[in-house]
Amino acid sequence: MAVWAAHHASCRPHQPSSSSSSQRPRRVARLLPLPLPTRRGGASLARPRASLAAAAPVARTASEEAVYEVVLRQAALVEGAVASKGAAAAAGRRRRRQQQRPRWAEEKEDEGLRGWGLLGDAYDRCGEVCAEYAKTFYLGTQLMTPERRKAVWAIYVWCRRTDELVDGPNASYITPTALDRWEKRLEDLFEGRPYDMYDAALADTVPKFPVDIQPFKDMIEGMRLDLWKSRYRTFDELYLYCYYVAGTVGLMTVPVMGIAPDSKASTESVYNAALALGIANQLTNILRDVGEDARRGRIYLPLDELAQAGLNEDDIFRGKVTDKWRRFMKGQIQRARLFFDEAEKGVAHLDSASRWPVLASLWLYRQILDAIEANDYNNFTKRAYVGKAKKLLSLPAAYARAAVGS
Ligand SMILES: CC(C)=CCC/C(C)=C/CC/C(C)=C/CC/C(C)=C/[C@@H]1[C@@H](COP(=O)(O)OP(=O)(O)O)[C@]1(C)CC/C=C(\C)CC/C=C(\C)CCC=C(C)C
Ligand SMILES: [Mn+2]
Repeated sequence: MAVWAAHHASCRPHQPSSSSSSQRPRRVARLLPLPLPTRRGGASLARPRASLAAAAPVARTASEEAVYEVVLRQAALVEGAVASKGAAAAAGRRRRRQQQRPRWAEEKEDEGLRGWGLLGDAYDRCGEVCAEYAKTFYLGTQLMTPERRKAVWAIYVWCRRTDELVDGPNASYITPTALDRWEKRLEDLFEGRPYDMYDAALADTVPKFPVDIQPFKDMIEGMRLDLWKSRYRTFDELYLYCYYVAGTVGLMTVPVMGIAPDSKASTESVYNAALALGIANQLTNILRDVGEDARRGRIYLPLDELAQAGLNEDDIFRGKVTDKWRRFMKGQIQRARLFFDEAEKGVAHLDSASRWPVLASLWLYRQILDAIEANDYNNFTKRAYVGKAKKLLSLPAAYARAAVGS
């Protein structure tokens, strides 16, 4: 796709995210979403434990621990922004004054009207991309305030472009160096130096909300993984991948979507729910695309769990639906649903205008799991999809539920 082309900028050594956690001792792998404790008061969105394995230990795994640290940092940012909105705004103004003023920003000020001129065009283009690639989601954003709507579009487009680097038509030319350049470009836009108009929209968005660069960097890290890793030995490894490519989206968008002012939930528990939605979506993607991924030589399934089910890589490449496969898939679907359940509890705590699009997308995505079941677990040659009628029914239902509030 032409619009995603042209990446430039100088090379930069990659800085691993969550480095502090890498020194921690590894804990016993756990298979289920773990509700996070509340650290700063407020109610947690904890749910009763259900178990896939008979005796699931409760400690967080190494990956969960690493991701949890990012969640805490993001939550602290939001809390800081609420506590000292005035101070943060002043600091932002100071920071922007110190930076070289880009042309698009000057034009914006000259016109004196936000949303007009080059920047307005940039956001419009982001909206168009969103409308083309994520119709239902685009519809949902129409309920949000114009500022939030535009910000979510800008984030969406950056995510889409990032994924396109490794999955799009130019994917075979993408090297770790190209991803380093993309990361440098991200740093530049966070510092107010956008490279193109899509970047300009995001560069305009990030100082307006407590959005942090870390989840964006982590998504690039996920794309780096896709360049060399095509097997996942355990769920812990897969969980980290899912965080990188999808959980990050929740962390990027909550600061924009906003938490309901009357919500009693702690900030980090809302972030945890957002993270769970990303993980649930990605696990669902993976379960839907088993055959497609296998044809590209990829297996995004925990190999140890496959072995426990009496299956191996060859069974995936052969693509025969057997009872062993059905049993294995039932367990995987059950786990994905637990992540959706965890996420759903958080939706009520989002700002009221943001609930509908999130809930609608959650319900629509979750139905892909039902479709895999309806296909008798043949995700090798049959693509699970949610029909138009079901989609249309979900929208008003989600609207009604979202309106109930927290
Ligand atoms: C409290 C609470 C529940 C808050 C909600 C927080 C929230 C809005 C979370 C969003 C979760 C979400 C939509 C995650 C995206 C997961 C996803 C599908 C990731 C895909 C990655 C790569 O997968 P793969 O290559 O295997 O798949 P494809 O074959 O390419 O599909 C992604 C494609 C990464 C790129 C992600 C996007 C383009 C989606 C970005 C979406 C947004 C910024 C908007 C999210 C907002 C709403 C309302 C859903
Ligand atoms: Mn993709």
